[in-house]
Amino acid sequence: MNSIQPLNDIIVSLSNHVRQGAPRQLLLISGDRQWCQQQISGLSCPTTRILWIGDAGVGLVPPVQLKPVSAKQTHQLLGQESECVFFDCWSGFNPNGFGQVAGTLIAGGVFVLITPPLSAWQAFNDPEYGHIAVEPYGVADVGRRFIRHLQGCIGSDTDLIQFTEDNPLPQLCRPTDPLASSAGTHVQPEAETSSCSAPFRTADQERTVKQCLQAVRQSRAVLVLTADRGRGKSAALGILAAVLMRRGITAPQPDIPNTDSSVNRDRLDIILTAPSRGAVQSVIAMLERFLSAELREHPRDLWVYGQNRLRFMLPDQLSRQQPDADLLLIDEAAAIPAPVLLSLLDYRRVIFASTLHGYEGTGQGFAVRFMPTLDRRVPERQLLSMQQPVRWAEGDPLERFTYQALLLDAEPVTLAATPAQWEGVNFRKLDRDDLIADSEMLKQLFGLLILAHYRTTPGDLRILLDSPNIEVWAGFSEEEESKLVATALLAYEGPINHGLAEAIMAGTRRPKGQLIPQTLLAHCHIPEAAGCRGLRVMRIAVHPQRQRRGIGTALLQAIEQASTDIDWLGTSFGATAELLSFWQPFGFRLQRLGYNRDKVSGTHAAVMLRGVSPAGIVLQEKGTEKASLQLKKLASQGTGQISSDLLSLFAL
Ligand SMILES: CC(=O)SCCNC(=O)CCNC(=O)[C@H](O)C(C)(C)COP(=O)(O)OP(=O)(O)OC[C@H]1O[C@@H](n2cnc3c(N)ncnc32)[C@H](O)[C@@H]1OP(=O)(O)O
Ligand SMILES: Nc1ncnc2c1ncn2[C@@H]1O[C@H](COP(=O)(O)OP(=O)(O)OP(=O)(O)O)[C@@H](O)[C@H]1O
Repeated sequence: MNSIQPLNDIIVSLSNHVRQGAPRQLLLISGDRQWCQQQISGLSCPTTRILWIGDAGVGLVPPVQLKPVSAKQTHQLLGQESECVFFDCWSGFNPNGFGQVAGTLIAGGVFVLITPPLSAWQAFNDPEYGHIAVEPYGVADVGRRFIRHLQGCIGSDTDLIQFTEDNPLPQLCRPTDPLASSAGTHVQPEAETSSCSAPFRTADQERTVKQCLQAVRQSRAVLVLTADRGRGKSAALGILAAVLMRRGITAPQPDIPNTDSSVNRDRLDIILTAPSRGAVQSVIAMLERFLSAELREHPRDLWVYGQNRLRFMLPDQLSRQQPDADLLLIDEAAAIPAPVLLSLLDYRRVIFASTLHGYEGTGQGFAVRFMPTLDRRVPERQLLSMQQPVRWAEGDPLERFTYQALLLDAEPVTLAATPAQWEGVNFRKLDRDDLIADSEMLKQLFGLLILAHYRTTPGDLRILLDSPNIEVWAGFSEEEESKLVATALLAYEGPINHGLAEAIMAGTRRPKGQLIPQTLLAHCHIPEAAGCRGLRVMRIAVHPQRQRRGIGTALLQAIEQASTDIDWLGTSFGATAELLSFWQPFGFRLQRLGYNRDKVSGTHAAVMLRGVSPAGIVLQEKGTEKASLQLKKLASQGTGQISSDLLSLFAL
């Protein structure tokens, strides 16, 4: 059987069908390895904007014209556009990579997911398992629940096109209109979505930039711009910056930036920040596009136009140095911790831009942790939002699938108005097979974790479901058993065999996982750490409507009581006064304080332990002694590397 031709037809027809407003299709090619390889080997790849995501040598061999990009490197593709993506699951299904690369596909494009036969996918030894299994577990111990979840998403998606040995590509491949007719989705004519003037992609984007231009003419302006992914919010910041660099901040602004090149006389300083330099690629691309040759790029992330300047800085550096600026643009604000964002409010003009449901960080956490304080401190702040996607149509089939597969829109359930007094909470360890079967509960739980930690990614969902050393605990409201009020993600760590422990102490090996035993062995030089077994609280979260009612503490108590086979309970987190006043009263003591500040949160990682068996108590005491020496040394050095305020918070 020769199926190469139909696939070729799809790719060829792309040039005709890639256009604004057309749906993006998800095409599933599933079959045994040889058959899958056959389908793609003869592709002619007529467009250059095709991405092959996979690892050569591990997965399938891509057509010669395509250079494979590993799913772990897809962050480098952020801001790029593609017309066709091949995602080779024979190389492994990396959830973060899937989410990132799906966002590059433009309207009318095809996302080709190549998998083993669906019925055999769970039995397939996914190369990702090697990253999920931590010492001493092997890949055979890794769960298959995430793949089961994907199978469920595929099975229930009526827009998805399946291509298998038994189910060849039928009408789809007609070169005349293969994509539009296949999905049963309406292809919008371009005019419907482009009722806006250049350089804007959508009317939404045009309106937003104009609103920002108007607001920043005032001497004080705080704006919050929210949107789902791919609504053109980063580009909007770039267009805004281009207009302002061309004309200055107080001059009346015209509608579009490229009609008048008069440069303002006063120097304008703009600072742009985001969790990483890669996250602002769209902003810089717009700046370069609209200021073109007259824009000069200097080393160290500085762009100059006339005498106006835009500088990129990472959040922690910015929050510490607070250099003068006329305007601060913060992109991907949800992936920056709330205290850092709040420290930037002293800038007189600030625009916070945030993705609502991203692959990293979350607008929901932003809404719960940052917005209430912002509302109190700056009641006059303006809220802007963008709905229209720039790269694809609303209701896009691939966007819907991505949301379901990666739980991008997971949110905790809304609870009844905060009760005046203690309401009972039942705590228990969850069976992860039950969890995957109850998608509502899984969404509540993952939503709570996303909301509680700014760095939760879809990759954490796979680890939560499948990692062999993980336990998931939950607290349910006694009144309504279906309502989740707290959760904790725990990892078993230790014991570590003698040979490995020696290698860790000597600094020659650094196995995956085992964070606390490795810290105690490698940094604190406590050999006894190898013989102990403990439970590290990787993450704990209490529903925002129920915090400060003793629920977090009660959850820790329940975990400790049920875990009779451990020597210690441990944790590692970015140290803040608030979190220390949660962990320390429960008996957790510092073992090691990280020297490096996190570039985004500005915090130092604190590893803490509470011994629960006699051996664990001895271990905790030894670690505390070492930590005490470390703190004394840091205090005497007085380098300011770690603030004395932080050092004074630790009870040893
Ligand atoms: C490894 C990690 O996961 S670290 C990250 C922890 N998780 C988060 O930061 C997510 C957001 N926060 C939360 O989910 C919760 O606030 C938790 C898990 C930190 C604490 O759970 P809660 O149920 O709110 O804590 P609980 O009511 O048991 O608090 C016990 C004591 O801790 C201290 N404490 C807890 N939260 C805070 C806070 N935000 N600020 C100051 N002290 C606090 C207080 O001393 C409190 O006693 P008090 O209320 O009588 O003064
Ligand atoms: N006005 C525009 N002109 C040209 N290209 C644009 C314009 N607006 C958006 N784009 C392009 O569309 C893509 C998506 O835009 P952008 O990155 O700004 O979206 P976003 O809402 O910030 O999404 P994400 O959250 O995925 O970063 C980018 O490749 C960007 O360069």
